[in-house]
Amino acid sequence: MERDFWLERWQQGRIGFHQDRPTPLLLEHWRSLDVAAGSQVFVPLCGKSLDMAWFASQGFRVLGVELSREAVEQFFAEHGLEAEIEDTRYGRYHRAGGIEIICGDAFALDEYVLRGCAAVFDRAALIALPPSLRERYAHELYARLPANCRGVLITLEYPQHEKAGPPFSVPQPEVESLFARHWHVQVLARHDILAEQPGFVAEGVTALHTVAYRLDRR
Ligand SMILES: C[S@@+](CC[C@H](N)C(=O)[O-])C[C@H]1O[C@@H](n2cnc3c(N)ncnc32)[C@H](O)[C@@H]1O
Repeated sequence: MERDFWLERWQQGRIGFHQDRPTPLLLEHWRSLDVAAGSQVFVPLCGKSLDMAWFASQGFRVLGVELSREAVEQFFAEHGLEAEIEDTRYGRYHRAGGIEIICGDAFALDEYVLRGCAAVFDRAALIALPPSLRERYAHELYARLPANCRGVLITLEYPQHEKAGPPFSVPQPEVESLFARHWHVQVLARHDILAEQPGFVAEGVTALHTVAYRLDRR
């Protein structure tokens, strides 16, 4: 069900979540994590996010995972990159210019394929998932990231009864309970963004915040 929902959105070009620039909170906070240049950054549920191109431009390697073939192909085409392709047990691997994207299901990734990830960046990924999948995502996928991994997680918070997700509201207590077992969680920033999101206002949402967290693997 979930899978078909996303594949259809990409097929129909309904990708309002896609940003035409790197995420401002990423640019603001990444440096504070002190991730060594050359490290590999995991970008789960990556779409064709320009954050991946930004990481590459800063000297990081990227490992993305994305269900939609359209998204992956558009990413490489829009950056003028010709990807080497290999079929693996995780899905179809695309590699070019320091960026690797697996076209497959994030939940099928294991410790082995994630072993080189020193960092993780999560924007519109956790909050794209309904509650039951969020539990699996944090307790299974994030738990497979290696020791010393650190990252930035960006969420939205709004009264969930005012609008159906995705994106879902994932309040701070939920983030803390999802990640506490394997990660140290620290709020980096919280901003009121209702005025910048007329689409939410039009749907009747009365309060909207974005929150950036720093995550450190325990
Ligand atoms: C809201 S979009 C965000 C994309 C990207 N993070 C961004 O900031 O533009 C969520 C993405 O997750 C992908 N997705 C959903 N479930 C997935 C799964 N189980 N494995 C891999 N990708 C998935 C969808 O196809 C979609 O592109």
